[in-house]
Amino acid sequence: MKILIERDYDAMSKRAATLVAEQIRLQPDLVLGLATGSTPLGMYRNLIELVRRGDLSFAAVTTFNLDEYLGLAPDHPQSYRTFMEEKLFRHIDIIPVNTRIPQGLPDDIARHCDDYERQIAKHDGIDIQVLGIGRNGHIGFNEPGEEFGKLTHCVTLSDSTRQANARFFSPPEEVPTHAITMGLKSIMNARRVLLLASGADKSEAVRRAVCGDVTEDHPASVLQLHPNCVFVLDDAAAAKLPDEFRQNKEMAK
Ligand SMILES: N[C@@H]1[C@@H](O)[C@H](O)[C@@H](COP(=O)(O)O)O[C@@H]1O
Repeated sequence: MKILIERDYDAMSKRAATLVAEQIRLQPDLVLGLATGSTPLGMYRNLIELVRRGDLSFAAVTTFNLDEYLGLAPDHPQSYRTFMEEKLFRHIDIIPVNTRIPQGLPDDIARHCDDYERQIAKHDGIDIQVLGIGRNGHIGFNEPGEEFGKLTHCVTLSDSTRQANARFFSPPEEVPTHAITMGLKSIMNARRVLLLASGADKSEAVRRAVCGDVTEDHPASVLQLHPNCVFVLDDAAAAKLPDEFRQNKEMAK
């Protein structure tokens, strides 16, 4: 695991965008796993700016998003499809059909989950998976207690996750109760994982992910077992890491 610590959210976002952009330049047909939430927004803004300046192209990139709320149509204002269109896709030169997100209203949920994994496999897997982290250690929508061995599947959202996301819904009770998410195994199958975290309220989740026990009670802790995982943090999110993890250098674990 590699830990990169930047002074604040903007610097963290820029660093993460640089890592992704460098890889796309090396491998223009990169398969990129994407996340929603507020954390990656700064990285998306930086990527958009690179495209706008002609320094980066997504023309051959394929993306797979981690998750989608069940019960929301793609054009629902709070769907993750809408989020991704507004925050990234419509501002870059990606080919729309190359942007994949689980469906919120699939005919057959189990079949759709299997199809999603098949699509990923057809693209020879995900090269870089971008992740945020929930305060309870969730990644994607894999809540505490999720089995490490699962691929894309349907989940029940925890109360804390629903509350954290309630700010986007009006009335807040409209936060969906279920979602489709890539599983922890799907995430671990990615060749490289880039986890972004910012702010003091993520510092405990980050600490447990980096140096706590590897346990299904803290889903992000599974990343300790990933052979190529980078945490890009700001100072506040890194604040609870012991000194040996806070040196902005590669760490062998
Ligand atoms: N499904 C998303 C996660 O992918 C995201 O990592 C998490 C944290 O969001 P934020 O970055 O806004 O703190 O929120 C949601 O639950």
